[in-house]
Amino acid sequence: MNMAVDPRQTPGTAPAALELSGITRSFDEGDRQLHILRGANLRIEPGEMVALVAASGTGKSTLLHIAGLLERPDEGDVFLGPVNCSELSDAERTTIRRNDIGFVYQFHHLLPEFTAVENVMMPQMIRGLPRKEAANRADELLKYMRLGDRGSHRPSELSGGEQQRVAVARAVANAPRILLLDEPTGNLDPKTASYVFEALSALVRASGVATLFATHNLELAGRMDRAITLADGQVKDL
Ligand SMILES: Nc1ncnc2c1ncn2[C@@H]1O[C@H](COP(=O)(O)OP(=O)(O)OP(=O)(O)O)[C@@H](O)[C@H]1O
Repeated sequence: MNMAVDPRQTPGTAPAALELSGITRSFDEGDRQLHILRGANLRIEPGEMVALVAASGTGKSTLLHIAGLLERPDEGDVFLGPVNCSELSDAERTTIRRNDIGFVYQFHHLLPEFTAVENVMMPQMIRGLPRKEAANRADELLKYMRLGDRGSHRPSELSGGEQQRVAVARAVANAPRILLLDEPTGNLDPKTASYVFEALSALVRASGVATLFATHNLELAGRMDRAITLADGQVKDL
């Protein structure tokens, strides 16, 4: 694979887990253009947990889609570690997305016909891990998410908070470099949201994965390392 290493990065300085540089993104709305991102920059270090708190429609999902290589920006670069993903083909980006990026959305998107353990095994098996190894890691991750006794349950047999904890375990199953969460607790009551967050942050701390967590929940944002917002198409500290 042609891993385009960025020549601009200073030798000797560790690369960020995720770096967005000069990201612009506009959408056509009728006969006018919506300039959602206007040269946004963001750097997240390995192990850092960053809250993204911004008003509806300011471009949080757009930013997460670009960071997660689901969309390309109009301009700007996305680095994951030392790799400039903007210079890669779609196939190479898909491989990185599968192996190095974990996603959790507001709705869990678990496969309904599979058990919790099987859902957590799935990304590992797609990556080529032997079944036994994938099962052992899935068990371990579910235990970590305090779901040790729920492994054989299907999503419909789990509560909303349990489903989201399985979704978190699945997202980190391949030990990604970055974890991207788009309102993962948005559908949960405050107490359940707090519990899911606690389990998630313990896992994040133990694994050292970098995390970008979009939320409207200021209490949760306050428990992360720092919070950022989007204003005028730019990333600003909150
Ligand atoms: N594919 C698209 N085509 C046209 N407009 C789009 C597209 N994607 C997003 N937009 C517009 O860009 C703006 C930002 O959308 P985005 O989903 O990123 O916002 P958000 O901050 O995540 O909002 P919310 O908190 O409500 O989920 C919105 O005005 C949206 O309508």
